[in-house]
Amino acid sequence: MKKLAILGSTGSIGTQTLDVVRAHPEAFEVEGLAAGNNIELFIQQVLEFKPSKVSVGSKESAEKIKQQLPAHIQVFYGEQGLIEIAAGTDADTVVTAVMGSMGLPSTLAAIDAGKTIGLANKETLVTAGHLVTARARQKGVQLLPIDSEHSALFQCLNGEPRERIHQLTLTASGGSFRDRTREQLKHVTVADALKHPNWSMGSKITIDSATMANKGLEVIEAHWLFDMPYDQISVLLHPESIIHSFVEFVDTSIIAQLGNPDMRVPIQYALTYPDRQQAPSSRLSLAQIGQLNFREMDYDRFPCLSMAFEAGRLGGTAPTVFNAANEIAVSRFLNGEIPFLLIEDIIADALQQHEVIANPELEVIYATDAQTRARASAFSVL
Ligand SMILES: NC(=O)C1=CN([C@@H]2O[C@H](COP(=O)(O)OP(=O)(O)OC[C@H]3O[C@@H](n4cnc5c(N)ncnc54)[C@H](OP(=O)(O)O)[C@@H]3O)[C@@H](O)[C@H]2O)C=CC1
Ligand SMILES: CC(=O)[C@@H](O)[C@H](O)COP(=O)(O)O
Ligand SMILES: [Mn+2]
Repeated sequence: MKKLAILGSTGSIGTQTLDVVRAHPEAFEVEGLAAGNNIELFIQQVLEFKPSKVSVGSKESAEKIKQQLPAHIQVFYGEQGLIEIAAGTDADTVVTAVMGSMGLPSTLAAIDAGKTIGLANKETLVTAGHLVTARARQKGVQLLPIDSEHSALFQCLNGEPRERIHQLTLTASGGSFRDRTREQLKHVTVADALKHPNWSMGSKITIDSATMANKGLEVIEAHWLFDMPYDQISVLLHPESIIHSFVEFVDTSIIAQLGNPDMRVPIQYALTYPDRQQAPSSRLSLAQIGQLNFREMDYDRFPCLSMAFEAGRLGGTAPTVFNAANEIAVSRFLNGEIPFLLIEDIIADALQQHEVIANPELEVIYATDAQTRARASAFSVL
């Protein structure tokens, strides 16, 4: 029986993780759950999965749910609550499915407590990849990818040593605005941006897919997860999201991982690794799909991807800045404060003004994150 803690259980990844648990009641036990503000769904989850500890976003929400839960369930809240669920239960595996670099302290706490990490929260690895991976190595903790492309690469690599690898290629759907010109992008709405062609996901990552910042974050995520230099990581536009990513080896062989776009498959693989089990998902029929398409990536059309490569190559605090500026810009777009194309301007401005600090300690990461957020929040075209 595997014991789990899930950070962000009410979100897209969190609810699909619980679908996987439901499909295998004999294999998993839920020890801890953490969410933000969706109290109604959270209470249902707690009553169904019976964790011993839970956490919510605020003190008020904690008081509210205490009244509706059995007294033996311990209720926490806020950042400390998230850390308690990450590190203070009997779970052996922690699924990190909160959104954004706010997941960094709890991810580090889980690693320090020796938990295996099912890593969905890519922003933590972008913000502080050198610290997260170094601590995981030190503690002998595995970082098992949940992100579909990285799960694919992990499966294709299958433990092959670096010297046999020529290139990792991440596939990109192109997001909601794949076929629009930059001129057309000037007037797109939030509702349009939230219509991803293939995946149903949380709103922040759906906007990231539309700007291609998601693929940028994923390039940096791949750099840290697989210890690969940036010139051996590439991106290919693949509108169908059936090939989730592939590895080209030095002998020219390419191994790819395919499947319907269904996050329950990579989530389950991270939870059962190295085993494989029947998944609660439909089988892929290539005959039905008929054809798969590919296009060269257009870096002028998607400048967020170029900026992510640049930030990754610069290293140090540059990816922290890329991520923090993007988080604020996306949140401002979702709130209707700024037009879509200003997202990339906010990131460009943050990167341009930043003096990169090499090999930053955790406190420097937190300070850079906070400074960048302040600048990105104040950015205006007027
Ligand atoms: N969705 C997907 O298919 C994929 C997602 N990812 C990554 O996984 C992560 C999660 O994405 P996704 O599931 O789409 O995001 P969602 O927005 O759907 O979910 C975010 C979760 O975090 C919770 N949360 C928010 N604030 C807090 C807080 N202060 N304390 C505790 N929990 C909080 C939310 O709770 P509540 O709703 O209750 O407020 C919710 O459960 C992101 O890093 C994303 O990039 C990676 C690959 C695919
Ligand atoms: C499901 C998943 O892993 C997302 O990160 C997805 O990859 C988004 O798709 P695109 O960024 O390719 O549009
Ligand atoms: Mn992905």
